This record gives sequence, C-alpha cells and structure tokens, in this order.
Amino acid sequence: MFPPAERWAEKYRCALRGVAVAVRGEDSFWAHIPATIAVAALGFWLEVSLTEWLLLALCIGVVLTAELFNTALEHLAKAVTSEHDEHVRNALDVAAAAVLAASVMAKIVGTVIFATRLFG
Ligand SMILES: Nc1ncnc2c1ncn2[C@@H]1O[C@H](COP(=O)(O)OP(=O)(O)OP(=O)(O)O)[C@@H](O)[C@H]1O
Repeated sequence: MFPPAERWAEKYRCALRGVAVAVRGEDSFWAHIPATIAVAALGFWLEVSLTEWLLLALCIGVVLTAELFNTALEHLAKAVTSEHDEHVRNALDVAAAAVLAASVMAKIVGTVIFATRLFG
C-alpha cells in the first residue's frame, strides 16, 4: 500500500536532516561549491542552451549524490569499527572512487560544453 502523508513527511524530514548532516560534517562537500558556482557563471556568460544547462545540472547532481553516498558510508564505517579493517578500507576507497568517477565525468562534460561554446 501507498504510505500515508505523515510517513512521506517523515521520510522528507529524514532526507533533509541527511543533507544537513552531510553539509555540516563533510569538508569535501564544500569543495564542490566553488566548482558549481563557476559552472553556473560560465553557463550564463556563454549563454549555453537548455539542453546544455540540463546536462550541467545533471552532472552537478550526480557528483553531489555520489558525495552523499560516500558520506553515508563514512558514517557507517565509523559506527562499525574504529579499528583498521581491510573491508572497511575497501568500501571507503570504492565510495571515494565513485565520487572521483562522477567528478571526472562532470569535468569532461563541462569542458566539452564550454570549449564548444568558446572555440566551436
Ligand atoms: N576503519 C578503517 N579501516 C581501514 N581503513 C580505513 C578505516 N577508516 C578509514 N580508512 C581509510 O582512510 C581513508 C579515509 O577515511 P575517511 O574518508 O573516513 O576519513 P577522512 O579522511 O576523515 O575523510 P573525510 O575528510 O572525507 O571525512 C579511507 O578511504 C580508507 O582508505
């Protein structure tokens, strides 16, 4: 059955709390802010098309989503053990690799869009 409205409200409250936890506790989250501002500024300056805006927004969303999952795993890892554990290490490194992969892909898409506008 479809959850009642109060359950949805609770789900959204938890999700928004998750955003607050990630933004407050995670330095690397803030590293994406200058890049996001630079992308938006370049987008306005170079007057990118609607499709290009959507692609850029998708890239930013994917990077931030990967960062949220990475932060979630870091919290879980801290709860599981404070000892050195190779499985925890692998899980955290793979999560960090996901952020790296999303960031590299976003940089490629952004560079192609802006370079095409500048030199195309
Ligand atoms: N319990 C553990 N066992 C083994 N390796 C670990 C463990 N905790 C962390 N590591 C290693 O340290 C790396 C960094 O861990 P983590 O991301 O939790 O710390 P951090 O440097 O504080 O990161 P951030 O600044 O993003 O919070 C991990 O990618 C992993 O390789």
